[in-house]
Amino acid sequence: MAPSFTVFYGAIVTPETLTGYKSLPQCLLCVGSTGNIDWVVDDVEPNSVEEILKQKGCTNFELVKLLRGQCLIPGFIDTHTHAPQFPNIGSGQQYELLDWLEKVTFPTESKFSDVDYARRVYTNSVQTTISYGTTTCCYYGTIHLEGTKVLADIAHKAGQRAFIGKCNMNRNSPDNYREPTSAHSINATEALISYIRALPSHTSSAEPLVQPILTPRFAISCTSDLLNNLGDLAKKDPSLRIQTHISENHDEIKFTKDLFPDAPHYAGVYDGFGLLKHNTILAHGVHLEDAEIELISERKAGISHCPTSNFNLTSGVAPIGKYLDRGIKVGLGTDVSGGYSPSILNAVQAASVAAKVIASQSSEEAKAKTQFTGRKLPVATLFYLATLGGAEVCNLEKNVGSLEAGKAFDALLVDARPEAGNRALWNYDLVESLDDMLERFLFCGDDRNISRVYVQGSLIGGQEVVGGKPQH
Ligand SMILES: O=c1[nH]c(=O)c2nc[nH]c2[nH]1
Ligand SMILES: [Zn+2]
Repeated sequence: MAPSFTVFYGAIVTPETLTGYKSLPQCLLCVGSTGNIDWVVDDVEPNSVEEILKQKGCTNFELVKLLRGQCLIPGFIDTHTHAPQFPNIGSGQQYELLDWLEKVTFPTESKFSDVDYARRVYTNSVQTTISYGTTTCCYYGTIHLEGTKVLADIAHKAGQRAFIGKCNMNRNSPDNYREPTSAHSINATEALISYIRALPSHTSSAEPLVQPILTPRFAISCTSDLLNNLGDLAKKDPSLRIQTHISENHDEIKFTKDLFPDAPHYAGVYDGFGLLKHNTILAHGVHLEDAEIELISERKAGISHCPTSNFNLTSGVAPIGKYLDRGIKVGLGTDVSGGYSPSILNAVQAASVAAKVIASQSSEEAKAKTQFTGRKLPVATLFYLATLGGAEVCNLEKNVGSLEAGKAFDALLVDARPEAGNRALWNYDLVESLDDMLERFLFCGDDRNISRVYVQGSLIGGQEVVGGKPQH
């Protein structure tokens, strides 16, 4: 008989707040048949494991004992990436945003009218994000309905938790990569929503693993009529999340203001069409004005911080500390291929550097008055942004983002031992504490250190997994 429970025994590190996480060296964590975490018991001596399992009435189980140098952490949440841009990773870095879109990105995305090409690329994009430990991913597709359905199918089959959006774009891109009318764009969007919602559910939760998301590319790509219609869709179905770009680059901001002269600012464009809400994910937010920050905070929208992309496209450095002090939800985004890495670990490292750049330019006097503004981001905060912060941005914090009873088991088995093959972590044996291990993993780890990737209790990837099964 197949086991009804999977019980993990070993070290667990899980975020609690923006400034604190729990590191539990000897923990028992039980995952039930629904893929949710049934219970967690801390401080369990090896000789008490059996007794606790008996007390819990746990008989038919598989026990996974973690080794020294391994730990469980929540899966990473990528709040912003572009699945069709994976073929461009690492190229076109000489451009800034608007030229990069015209010369590199739109030509590549236009190829996704070919469904076979879409299938080839998207299979790779999804496998890649999973291999880097991304358990929840907010994907942009292209303008193409059929290709974007394929992206949803692939994420669904892989068992990843994902938001899939078909780009809405009916102006300011080439003829072969623009939707002819706003009606065409809305019809295709509604068709994608119905298609994704008809996929068989992996879970009994009200939040299926794969969900549609409204995706106006950015204000520049959409006429007022299209944004208005998207606002109507969002109003009709308030559970629909929205993802878009905001305030990434100075030329983009100026162009947006020229196109929408009556809006008070960039955020005001989205707000005016009912698209700035508690479930809106705003990528970048590098150059937001104070009035926009206040509005975003009031609307409870979230920011996807994409520091690798912000450096790579010379967009600037987003003042994330300021947003955190205003109580704005913040998660991390890889923003492939503005960002050149599909790994949230890379986004963690770039977020740390971005905050250090800002800190190096802030006076001690200014820093003394704030918790985050103008300061470096501590390890606990970086860990939070990669996990629970991302869950908040996706409005999934009740389901994922930390390892707690009642939440889905979306988790990574991290392996920091030399056997994992990453020489940057070679001296693990000299590391004394789980805290050290977490910091070194966040800064020096890579996909070789991600042994197993679980979503909703199912093993969907990781170094140890070949053909869906762990290899020993
Ligand atoms: O980094 C970015 N990547 C994109 O594809 C894009 N489109 C609009 N604005 C964008 N920014
Ligand atoms: Zn983007």
